[in-house]
Amino acid sequence: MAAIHDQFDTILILDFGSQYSHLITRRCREHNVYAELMPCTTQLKDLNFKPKGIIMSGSPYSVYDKDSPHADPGIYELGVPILGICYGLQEMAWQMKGKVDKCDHREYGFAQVHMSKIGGDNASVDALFEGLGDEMQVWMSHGDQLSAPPPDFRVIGYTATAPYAALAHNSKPFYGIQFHPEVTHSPRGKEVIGRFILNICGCQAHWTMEEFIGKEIARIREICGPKGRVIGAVSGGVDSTVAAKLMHEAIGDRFHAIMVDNGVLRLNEGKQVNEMLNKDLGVNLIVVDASDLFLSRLEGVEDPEQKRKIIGNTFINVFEAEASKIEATAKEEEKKGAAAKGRVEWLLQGTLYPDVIESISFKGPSATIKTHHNVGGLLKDMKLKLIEPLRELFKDEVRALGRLLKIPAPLVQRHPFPGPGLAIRILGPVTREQVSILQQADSIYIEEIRKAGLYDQIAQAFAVLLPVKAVGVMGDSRTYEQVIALRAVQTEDFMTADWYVFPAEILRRISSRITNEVAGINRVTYDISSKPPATVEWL
Ligand SMILES: Nc1ncnc2c1ncn2[C@@H]1O[C@H](COP(=O)(O)OP(=O)(O)OP(=O)(O)O)[C@@H](O)[C@H]1O
Ligand SMILES: O=c1[nH]c(=O)c2[nH+]cn([C@@H]3O[C@H](COP(=O)(O)O)[C@@H](O)[C@H]3O)c2[nH]1
Ligand SMILES: NC(=O)CC[C@H](N)C(=O)O
Ligand SMILES: [Mg+2]
Repeated sequence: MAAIHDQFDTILILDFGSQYSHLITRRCREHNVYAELMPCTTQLKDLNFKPKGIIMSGSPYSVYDKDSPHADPGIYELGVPILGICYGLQEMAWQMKGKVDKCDHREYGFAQVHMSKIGGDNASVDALFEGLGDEMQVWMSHGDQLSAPPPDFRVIGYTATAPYAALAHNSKPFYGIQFHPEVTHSPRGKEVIGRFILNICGCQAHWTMEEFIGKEIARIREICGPKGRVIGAVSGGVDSTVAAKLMHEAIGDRFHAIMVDNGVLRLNEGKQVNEMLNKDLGVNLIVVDASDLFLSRLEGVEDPEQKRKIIGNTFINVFEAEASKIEATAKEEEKKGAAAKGRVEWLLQGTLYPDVIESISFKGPSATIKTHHNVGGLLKDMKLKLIEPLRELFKDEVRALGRLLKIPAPLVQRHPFPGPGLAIRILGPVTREQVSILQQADSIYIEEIRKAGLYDQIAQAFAVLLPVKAVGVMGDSRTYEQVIALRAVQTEDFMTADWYVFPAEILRRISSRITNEVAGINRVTYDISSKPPATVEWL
């Protein structure tokens, strides 16, 4: 079976734990070159492909510390170009007998790199900086630096405080830079990465979603064989819809999509998703109404983690039952003389690259802030094998893929909606009444955002129902009712987020519609917390 590395030139990024490691991957992909992040402790013997080039990331460690991470020295014998960034440079220098020490002045922020010209003023700058002029602004974040370069390296860039800000080997394609080209604060950094992967490594810029679709469809067909069937949980969210459409293109009706109505979906969501997938996209979708089961298990539960756990587990139960039903129906049909159908062998998951990145850290998992409900839990009990066509993609790549698969724009641009749904937006116990109040308020909020043409400027917007009551006055009478909080955020990757600044007029209209139209609400507030210290969802 053709692996992704056989189909696309691949840059291997060794992650030494920098908070910017994934950005290096992104910058490569923006040049249409496939790049993959792996832990810095990856041993060459365990690598099942040969990269066209290697980039070593930054790191919170210092190379000279006793327990600092180091790359397999075999990489220097692979015969491919290597670029070290910050710690990556220090690591390369350290492994090749240069000297790295704590610097007198740690450098954090902007710096000006001067590109050295070897052989006088008329000589050209190094290939890594070709066409970038004599100097450029970059962003630095380091407390160590080289005090002596390793033998056989020349200086190709320096700053006022770092005499060895950029190095190149005299005869091999090894490079190191002290600054961070992957962050947007280095305005020409993306070009530096481009010089390395395109000119120095000679990668072909083939990584486009157009290329990916054809290759991935062929790969799915090969994996599933002529008869194998696949089931998949589909929510109407971007990831699962794109994955479902791709499966449908690959194997048609042998793919069965299942949407679970867990009783905490948004207003009319089950109906809408059903129509969209069945009618608009031609995908074979079953909507299973399990709302009674979910709501009965959630009864009286206030604890956020408890809610997530109950919903995650119940998803699994419902899903397993549906998988058996599909098999049983096929058996019945066969008894009546229908052609034998293949087994349901595969489970489709909409895993994205950020989920994969989070789980590859060599430092072990970070603190659990909240347990995102996880369909991956299915694995333990089910004999189904996993199929994850989006595993290598970032969200914006998934959206581009969706557009190419002719999934309607409003669906591709849809804000994410968490699996545990409104249960984590109702701050107290979940009841049908509370769900109904929140559904109405949320629907008005989103409708007004769309009317104002702001939906696509906001990464995620939703309403939250608070378990407190406040006093109000309506029609000269006293009211004592619940409070709705509105949330809207802008973010690149949902790891950090900022609250969205609405025009006051829009907030006024939303507030007035919610208090007028939703019985049980007499007050609306707007959440002005960023992440961190808050999170996007309230629970
Ligand atoms: N109501 C549901 N019915 C069936 N599967 C669901 C449901 N809600 C979530 N899932 C499954 O859980 C997975 C993870 O949910 P998640 O919200 O992260 O992704 P998504 O809904 O596909 O996309 P988005 O992030 O845009 O909402 C989905 O891809 C889907 O497989
Ligand atoms: O599928 C999901 N299952 C979950 O349990 C879950 N919890 C949070 N989210 C979504 O993740 C993003 C970041 O949210 P937080 O800042 O609240 O962690 C936001 O987009 C949230 O909506 C979830 N998605
Ligand atoms: N950003 C980095 O890679 C920093 C590397 C090393 N920890 C230093 O302080 O110099
Ligand atoms: Mg979702």
